[in-house]
Amino acid sequence: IIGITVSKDENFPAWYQEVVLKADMVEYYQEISGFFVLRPLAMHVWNEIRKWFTAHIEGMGVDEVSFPLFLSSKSLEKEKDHVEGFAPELAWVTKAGDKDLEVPVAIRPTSEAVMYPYYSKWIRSHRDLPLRLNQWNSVVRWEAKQTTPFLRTREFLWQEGHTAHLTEDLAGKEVLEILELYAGVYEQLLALPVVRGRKTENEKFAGGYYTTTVEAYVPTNGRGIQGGTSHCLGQNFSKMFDITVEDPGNKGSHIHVWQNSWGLSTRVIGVMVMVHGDDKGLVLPPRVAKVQTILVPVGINKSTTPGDRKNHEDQVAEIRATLKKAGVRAEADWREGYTPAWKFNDWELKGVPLRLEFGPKDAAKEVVSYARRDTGEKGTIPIADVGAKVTELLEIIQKDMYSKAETSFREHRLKITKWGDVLPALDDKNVVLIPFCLDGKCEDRMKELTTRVDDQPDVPENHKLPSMGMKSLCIPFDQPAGDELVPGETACLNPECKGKAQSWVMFGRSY
Ligand SMILES: O=C(C[C@H]1NCCC[C@H]1O)Cn1cnc2c(c1=O)CCCC2
Ligand SMILES: [Mg+2]
Repeated sequence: IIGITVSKDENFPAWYQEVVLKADMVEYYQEISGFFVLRPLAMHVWNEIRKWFTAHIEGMGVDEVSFPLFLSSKSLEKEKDHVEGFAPELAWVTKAGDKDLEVPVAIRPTSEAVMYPYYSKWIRSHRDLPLRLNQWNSVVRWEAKQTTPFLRTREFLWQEGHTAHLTEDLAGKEVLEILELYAGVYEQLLALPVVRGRKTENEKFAGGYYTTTVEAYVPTNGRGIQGGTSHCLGQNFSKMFDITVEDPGNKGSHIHVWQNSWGLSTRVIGVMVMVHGDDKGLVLPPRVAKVQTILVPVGINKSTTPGDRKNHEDQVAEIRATLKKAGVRAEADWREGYTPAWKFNDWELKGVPLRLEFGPKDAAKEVVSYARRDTGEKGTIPIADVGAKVTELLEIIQKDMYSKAETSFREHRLKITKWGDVLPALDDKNVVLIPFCLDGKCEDRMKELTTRVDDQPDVPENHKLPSMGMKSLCIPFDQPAGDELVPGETACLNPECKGKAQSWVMFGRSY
């Protein structure tokens, strides 16, 4: 059996790597480390997301564009103050053929510096606002850290939206609209719950004004993971790139436009694998599964007469046609030389949400047998109802997967009012909501205070608790109820901090 050889709880990183490889989602690019091949199963998920997101932003008046892959050091210079921290991640082209380039060019790690000189050229009057452009592309960031498929790769697919507005309010409104769409990608398509909030000063995009984020949760190790970001850039970039309009209310004077930028990447696929997968492999939410239902013929063997075999094939083909007509992505597995049991394992490994078995016994009862991938529940469906029942079953699976993940996240998001409870909570795979003063130095200190120093000498490698300290994940828009925190009065939870708490902030060990 080609199944998964390591259990998810035993060794999560090894489990994850095996699942994405054996489920045919991805291939390591042997030639250069840190790069991966995205195969049809993964691309189907990305394309479902792209279709859904595109339909929504088109409705908002966002246009699609395609800017060049390369940027010059000159335009990079303009945003040097916040890029210098990222400089080690830039990949440069220095030669063409056997000739050195006069001026080396960088491969885009993101496209602000590529796009904004043209924003400056195109945006003259307030009538040119709002300008709303998005591009689907790939970017390169030469990560120094260990890479892993989808979650941290040196090249990744994403969309990057870049918009310009006349006022802070107009920009701010869009920031939240886009963030809500990112939450929708997770909650509607990937069956994943997210917490919406704002990043602290430490965690926001340094070049921006403020960052909003959707944060997901990985139950297996209790870590938070950033799922998508929608930034208000304020006027920072319009000042760097001289993007102004004449003030409609005051002829002769100019306003620097207010900008947003927002991005969602193929990291979302990694989050989906980590949260939903199990020891048999992938578990795909039906909305994004390439194959939603697999029909496996059973009960046919060497003694089956050709007539019965033909009859059986026709019946399976008819069931499949009915499912296709009902809008279900259904396939039939006619591979010879493999037992039904082998086929069941293979499709479970690939995460197909629903399996249908059909053999002479089922035919005699005019039913088809089903098995859900998420719960393993089995049952039968009258052939006459197969179109409607399978559609309904797939919706139930989608909802159940979401609510299972939502319950798990909610139960592991603990409100903490005593500093001594923080580390035990983190070690018990929780993220925490704590009263926090919002000061960056205080946040740094809490990271240090929660970094495990002993490396647990007598604990086997894959059972060691993560040792990294907790980072702030976001300031949730939905602040927890309860009067334990009176902003400006309640003490910040950091025992060394003299400051007053401003809000509940979600902290956790994170990716
Ligand atoms: O990319 C962004 C901001 C923004 N870019 C567009 C999409 C949304 C959002 O990610 C932040 N950022 C992250 N990483 C890097 C850079 C960088 O600006 C620039 C240098 C290389 C690494
Ligand atoms: Mg980075």
